[in-house]
Amino acid sequence: MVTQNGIDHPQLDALRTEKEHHLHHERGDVGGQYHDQEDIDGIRIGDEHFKAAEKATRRQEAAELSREKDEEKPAEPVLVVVMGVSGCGKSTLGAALAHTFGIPFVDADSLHPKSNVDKMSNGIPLTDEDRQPWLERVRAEALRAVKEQSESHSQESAGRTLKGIVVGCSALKRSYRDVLRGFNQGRSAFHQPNSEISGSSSALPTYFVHIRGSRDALMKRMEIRKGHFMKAGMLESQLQTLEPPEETGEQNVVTVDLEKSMDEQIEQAKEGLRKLGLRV
Ligand SMILES: Nc1ncnc2c1ncn2[C@@H]1O[C@H](COP(=O)(O)OP(=O)(O)O)[C@@H](O)[C@H]1O
Ligand SMILES: O=C(O)[C@H](O)[C@@H](O)[C@H](O)[C@H](O)COP(=O)(O)O
Repeated sequence: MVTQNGIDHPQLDALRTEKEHHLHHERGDVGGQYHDQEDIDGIRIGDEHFKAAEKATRRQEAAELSREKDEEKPAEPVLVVVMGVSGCGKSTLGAALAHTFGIPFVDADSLHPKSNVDKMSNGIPLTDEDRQPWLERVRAEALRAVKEQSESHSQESAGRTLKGIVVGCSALKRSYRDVLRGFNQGRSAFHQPNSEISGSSSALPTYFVHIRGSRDALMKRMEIRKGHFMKAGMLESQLQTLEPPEETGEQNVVTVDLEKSMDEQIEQAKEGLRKLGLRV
């Protein structure tokens, strides 16, 4: 093995061997003992191909070093929002993902003020004004839960691959998602959506897992579900309000198929989140 500054260089080793064979061959010396050290030194200094290989090896080493450093860094907490219209499976998949990641799950339904629940129970769709304080509360609750987690479970959470919280929330419009991302704080996000910001607030980076399916499949789900305040008749208004995040150019969005089994949905979500750089 060729070493440089005490470090093994398998790529260099292979290239030198290949180069030596080439020289031996040119000199009719194939298979014989190779003694001409000056030639080898000459190759090291002068051969562009060889220099490029050395550079590539050094780059590879630097990349490996930086990857190792990244892996040592404690993962920062994230907010994963499982979103979609009523009945798409947010509570089911959200709870399952949280369980898989070993982090808490909060169902945004439980954070609606009574007035919103009363409205929806009576078949009246919510307005932007109804939703704004609710969405702000969801974001605030996520921040509170993550802060509490980091203060009280620092040891317990140290070995987890993902830190943070999963929230199930319809998050139908882009402007609603911006509230969940922590954008536009202190002013109405609904009337001033910030189209230039498509990432996530650095305080708690936010990712969306959108459960997407056909109107028919959604209607079947809502009809099966018993005892929920949101009745199937509300699906139409939900679909009309929905701005699919896949169609708005937003970042940090993963799509999951509504008609897949829960295990398949978990895999789809994990694969998508991994592609976005999360360690799940
Ligand atoms: N992957 C799935 N496959 C089959 N049924 C599902 C799946 N996910 C959820 N469901 C069912 O669909 C209905 C709605 O799911 P739920 O999680 O309550 O949706 P949401 O929270 O979006 O309103 C429930 O009866 C639930 O058991
Ligand atoms: O923004 C809204 O109109 C509501 O949040 C709605 O989208 C949500 O779906 C209800 O809270 C019902 O709860 P389920 O989504 O669990 O049916």
